[in-house]
Amino acid sequence: MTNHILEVKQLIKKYNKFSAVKGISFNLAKGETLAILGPNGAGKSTTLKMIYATTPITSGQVLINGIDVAQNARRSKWEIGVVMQEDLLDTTLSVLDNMVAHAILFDIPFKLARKRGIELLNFVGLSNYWNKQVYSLSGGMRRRLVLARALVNNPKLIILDEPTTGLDIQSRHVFWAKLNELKLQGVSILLTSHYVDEIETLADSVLMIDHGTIIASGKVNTLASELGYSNLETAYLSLTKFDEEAKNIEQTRS
Ligand SMILES: Nc1ncnc2c1ncn2[C@@H]1O[C@H](COP(=O)(O)OP(=O)(O)OP(=O)(O)O)[C@@H](O)[C@H]1O
Repeated sequence: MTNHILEVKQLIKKYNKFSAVKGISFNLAKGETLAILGPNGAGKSTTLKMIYATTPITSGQVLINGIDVAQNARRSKWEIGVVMQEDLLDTTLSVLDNMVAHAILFDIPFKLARKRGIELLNFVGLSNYWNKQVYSLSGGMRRRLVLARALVNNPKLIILDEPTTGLDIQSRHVFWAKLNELKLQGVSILLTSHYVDEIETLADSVLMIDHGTIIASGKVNTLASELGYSNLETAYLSLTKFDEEAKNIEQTRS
């Protein structure tokens, strides 16, 4: 029995001749939170999409709780909850009906789906909105609804792609509080983020990627000092060669 909820081995993704992900390997221990940090186009979403089996793996292997995603995508999806960048909510349905519609994908009977839906809306602070149309929700509420929806199959691992991008600071804090509650319940979390403060708030470990490869990885609390930097943001900017990019921008302007 593995202690890892997620094992990623030599993962490669090619879009025709372009290599978006170039041999990434990492593990996520049960109950831990791992954040993937990287600039636009680094390959974060592509990596997640291979893990949650919405894009084919070119080569390499992903095991979720020991289940090979390429061999058994449907079975592996029962182990996970996914919060994608796009909401993919049905705006013609009520908040609760969005929950029920998702639960039915996991063969959860209608009555149980409603019960579980109401419990989860309560968990994310949306119990007063169960019969409202989705379009009436704020951006922060929609994100919390998507989180609640991702929990409907009681997943052991939640995967979130830039979960708080575009939210105001209050909504981000509310969202983080919910993720921290899930962590306390023992749920494992894999997320991507552009925000170092989000990673410092939520994650135990961080994987920095750029141009489809891992450029640094370690514990959030110690990685910067191990690499000789004062903090994570400075380390990240230096490792992604931000200084050179800044110089290029200055040269283009002058
Ligand atoms: N369907 C696709 N076909 C061709 N190229 C793609 C496709 N999807 C992504 N790419 C390319 O693969 C690279 C990695 O994209 P990806 O979306 O994984 O980056 P990302 O790190 O998630 O970026 P962002 O932070 O902007 O979301 C980019 O160069 C992107 O243009």
